[in-house]
Amino acid sequence: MDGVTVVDHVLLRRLLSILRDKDTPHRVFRETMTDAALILGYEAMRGLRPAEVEIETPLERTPGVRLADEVFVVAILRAGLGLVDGFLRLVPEARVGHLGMYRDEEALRPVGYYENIPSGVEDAEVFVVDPMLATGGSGVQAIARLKRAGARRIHFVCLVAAPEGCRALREAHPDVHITTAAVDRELDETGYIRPGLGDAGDRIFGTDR
Ligand SMILES: O=P(O)(O)OC[C@H]1O[C@H](OP(=O)(O)OP(=O)(O)O)[C@H](O)[C@@H]1O
Ligand SMILES: O=c1cc[nH]c(=O)[nH]1
Ligand SMILES: [Mg+2]
Repeated sequence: MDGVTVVDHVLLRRLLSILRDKDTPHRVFRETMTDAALILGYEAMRGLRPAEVEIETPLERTPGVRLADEVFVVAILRAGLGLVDGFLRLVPEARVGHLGMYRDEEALRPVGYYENIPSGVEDAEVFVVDPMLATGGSGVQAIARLKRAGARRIHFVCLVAAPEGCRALREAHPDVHITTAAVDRELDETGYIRPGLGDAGDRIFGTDR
């Protein structure tokens, strides 16, 4: 689909298989999510602009690069927190924003409950992270909130997407590229992605007992 990158790498497919496995305990799930975020972040940040700098090796001066733009990572709570550490390993100086949002279980509509977006978002490269893109409601609303706050260069990164969610997000925000490890078969009648990996937030935080 236009505007959607499905990252094709055997190491990411291996990690996703661990995450899909219902017997993976939450400690391993959390660590594996961080490893997957490293690969997703590596791909999603490919287009960041370099700024040329001169550096000095122990032997001579040579051209080098730094990042031209500030990077913001914005986690959709709770499950988005599972991807933050991986992104911060790639760009340790990134600023981190939080958007609290849960899906109303009946209507499957997102309900916002918290917002903390660091200032300077207008000029930043903003990576919205949430492992699951199901109906797309949460992602669409999160991006709208960021745009209201002034963000202009926004990327959406998830682990598993439903075709419906990709379509909804691209329709509402055609300027936002989606990077994901997989686009799964479908959404079921309760709004879960099939085959999916279950409720990502519950599995990261061990609240699925
Ligand atoms: O595309 P959508 O249909 O909006 O569904 C996706 C959302 O659902 C999950 O969050 P959830 O509501 O379970 O909150 P949690 O992260 O606190 O568990 C997930 O982490 C996304 O934010
Ligand atoms: O399959 C799904 C759908 C929404 N949220 C999840 O955590 N999992
Ligand atoms: Mg959840």
